[in-house]
Amino acid sequence: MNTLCLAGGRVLRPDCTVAAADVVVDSDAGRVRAVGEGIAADYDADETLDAEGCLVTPGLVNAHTHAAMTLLRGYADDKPLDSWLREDIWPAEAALEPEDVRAGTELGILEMIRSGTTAFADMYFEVPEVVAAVERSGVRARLGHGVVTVAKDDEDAAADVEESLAVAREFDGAADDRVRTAFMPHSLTTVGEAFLREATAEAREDGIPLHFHANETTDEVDPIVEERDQRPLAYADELGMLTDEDFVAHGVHVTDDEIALLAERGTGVIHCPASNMKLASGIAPVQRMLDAGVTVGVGTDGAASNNDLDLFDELRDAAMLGKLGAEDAAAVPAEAAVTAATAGSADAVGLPGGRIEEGAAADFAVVDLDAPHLAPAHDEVSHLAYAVRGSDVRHTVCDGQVLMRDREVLTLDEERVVETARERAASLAERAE
Ligand SMILES: N[C@@H](CCSC[C@H]1O[C@@H](n2cnc3c(=O)[nH]cnc32)[C@H](O)[C@@H]1O)C(=O)O
Ligand SMILES: [Zn+2]
Repeated sequence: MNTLCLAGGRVLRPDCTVAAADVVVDSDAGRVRAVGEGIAADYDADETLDAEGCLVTPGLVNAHTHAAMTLLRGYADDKPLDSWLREDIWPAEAALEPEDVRAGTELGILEMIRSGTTAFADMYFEVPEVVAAVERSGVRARLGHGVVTVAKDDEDAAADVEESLAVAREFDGAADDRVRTAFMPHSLTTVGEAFLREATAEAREDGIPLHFHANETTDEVDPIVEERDQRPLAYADELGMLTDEDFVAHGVHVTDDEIALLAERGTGVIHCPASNMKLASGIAPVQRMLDAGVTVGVGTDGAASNNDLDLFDELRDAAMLGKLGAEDAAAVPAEAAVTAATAGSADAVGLPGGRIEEGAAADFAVVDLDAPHLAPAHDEVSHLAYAVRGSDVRHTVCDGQVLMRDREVLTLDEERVVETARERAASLAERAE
């Protein structure tokens, strides 16, 4: 058995307390063997990560993103969702080639590893390329092909649906089980009813979960209510799209009845505060969802609407915006934001991780507290929510493997990844003109 030890740090435990402890990992199994003060000496570790002066946290889980959209970072800003997608993003994405998705996803994963994210849920195109990037880089992910059927003829629409189901079947369990999949209809307004109904039934037969955008803007909610005299999530429920395996991105404009429905069905909601602010989509009622027992995760959404993939930034935004929305400074407190970005996200998307305890997945971010903006440290959970930045992460571990040691990423050639992404982004912008 190969043993990895994270030695000499302070560790965030699942109950949100912090205590001095070493973490001993079975790196072959990718599991935590033991957590305890001074236990490193009891194990003859093959590899040790110095965590002195650091806070060891579960690897963060970015529960909703479009990783390859790093190529479109800063490509189109300052517009609402509908015109941003239709006028800028979709035309650019129409020119995407598989190599672009590979390059953009690698850049996104590099950014995530550097900022302590060890798992993500992704909706995009060219899924085999995304799988390859996840496999090579060592992170975990729930992946899928986003389906849009509006403005397509029936044949193209059916092919898009079929591709999403096919890649979900083919790649589930890939990369040593670090890759899981889902069927990913883009949203309730961009995919037609018959397609949603039939494809959801097919996905269920194979035990494939669903991941889709829901209740993001009023522009998206109002037409559904007008046409069907039904709230979007009631409509989704009627189509069989809400189970405890499924998760929806955003959930900004949700009524109390819809929140109760999400809680009853066990469907996760992925809060994307920066994207919601930037596209002026609205403020999700995060505290109300938590109070109702909804599993809430945190996501950055794509880099074109954020504009980075730093989940520490995002969890601070979640805490801040949650208070503003509730008009209550006690809403979405530090513990709730930190839990949402770790255990909440992992549970919502159905990936292991999010907790440091015996037997848990060995996914960690080791945060260096030796920085002016982190002094003093009265309360480390407060720091995680309000003061830590992605660039404070010193080591990143996923599935028992060290992905970044002393700020050096070991699984990806950083310079090459950045350079390739720059080149592909420049040629994509030209092709999209
Ligand atoms: N096969 C589909 C692609 C869907 S991938 C998922 C899509 O979600 C888009 N997207 C990114 N951020 C958001 C958001 O906040 N709301 C809705 N869609 C988004 C993204 O640009 C991408 O086009 C097609 O033929 O168009
Ligand atoms: Zn999205």
